[in-house]
Amino acid sequence: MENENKKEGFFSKLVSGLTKTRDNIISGIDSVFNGFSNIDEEFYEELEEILIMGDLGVETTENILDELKAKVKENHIKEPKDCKELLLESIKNQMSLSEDAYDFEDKRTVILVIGVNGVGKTTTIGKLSSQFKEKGKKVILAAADTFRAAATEQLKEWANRAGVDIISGSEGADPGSIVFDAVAAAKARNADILICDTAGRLHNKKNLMDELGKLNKIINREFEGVNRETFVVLDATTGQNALMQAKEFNEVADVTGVILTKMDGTAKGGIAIAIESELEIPVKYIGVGEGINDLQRFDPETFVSALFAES
Ligand SMILES: Nc1nc2c(ncn2[C@@H]2O[C@H](COP(=O)(O)OP(=O)(O)OP(=O)(O)O)[C@@H](O)[C@H]2O)c(=O)[nH]1
Repeated sequence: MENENKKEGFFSKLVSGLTKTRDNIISGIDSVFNGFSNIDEEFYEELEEILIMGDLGVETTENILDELKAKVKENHIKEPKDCKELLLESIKNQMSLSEDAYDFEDKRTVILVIGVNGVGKTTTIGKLSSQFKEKGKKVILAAADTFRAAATEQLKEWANRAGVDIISGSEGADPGSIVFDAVAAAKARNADILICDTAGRLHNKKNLMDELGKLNKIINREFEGVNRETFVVLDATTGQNALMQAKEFNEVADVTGVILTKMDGTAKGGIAIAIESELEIPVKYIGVGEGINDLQRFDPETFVSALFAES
């Protein structure tokens, strides 16, 4: 029962968080379905425009419509209302999360978190720590974003709130030495998950590569055999810009997952579909608010259902 309630609360939170995205995409789709009595080129063109405007991106939209057209033909469908389900199917099919996307949660893992300023990196690390802790994991944070003065203080507050340990240094300290200390602490305290906040930003790809290279080297040397993840945090409200950032980060780092923040209150939530489809990087979590519990696992099926849910 409690689980059911939790599940329901989780879904309604997602539905309400996606209100603007839904208004942006779904009301447009509905008006196309209501405005056309035949499936013709113009019908597809209108759909195309709505999906692109909904931040799904040109490539993803083309894939969706190609699949839809093929299914319409195959099933001899003539009326728009009979192909709406097929459209939802095609959208879902653009996203696929591998079965093992969350296996790392049950392994001894080091997570590097990268992302440009202000996307919600620190908040997300706080939320993740709290979730892992609730699942009974021992979590340690490494405050290796020593570049920005307040970053360590902010992360300490989140560590406090989540009730997890944090390893930090003074402002301007070498991030490598903090990660080194954090790995030693993780081993000594038998931690399950070590999350490293990094200053991994994009203004200079070479610098970013060098920085990540150094941290990776330390972790690989000091923490042999540990499972590794690199998450890019992106701000969903920036739409196509978030997609660009994901592409660029993916060029310089071995990105294993995307976390999309601020999905609540944005009309650009369709970007989650574009990231999965175009880059084939799994969106692993989405942020749906500023609170510690406002982070959800991203499930394409649930996402599309929430997007099309009656509210
Ligand atoms: N509405 C909403 N706000 C969020 C979410 N995630 C983060 N924020 C807010 O975004 C703002 C920036 O978050 P931070 O965590 O400070 O961002 P950051 O990327 O760590 O910033 P730097 O440390 O400057 O790089 C804060 O006001 C957060 O409360 C979310 O999922 N939804």
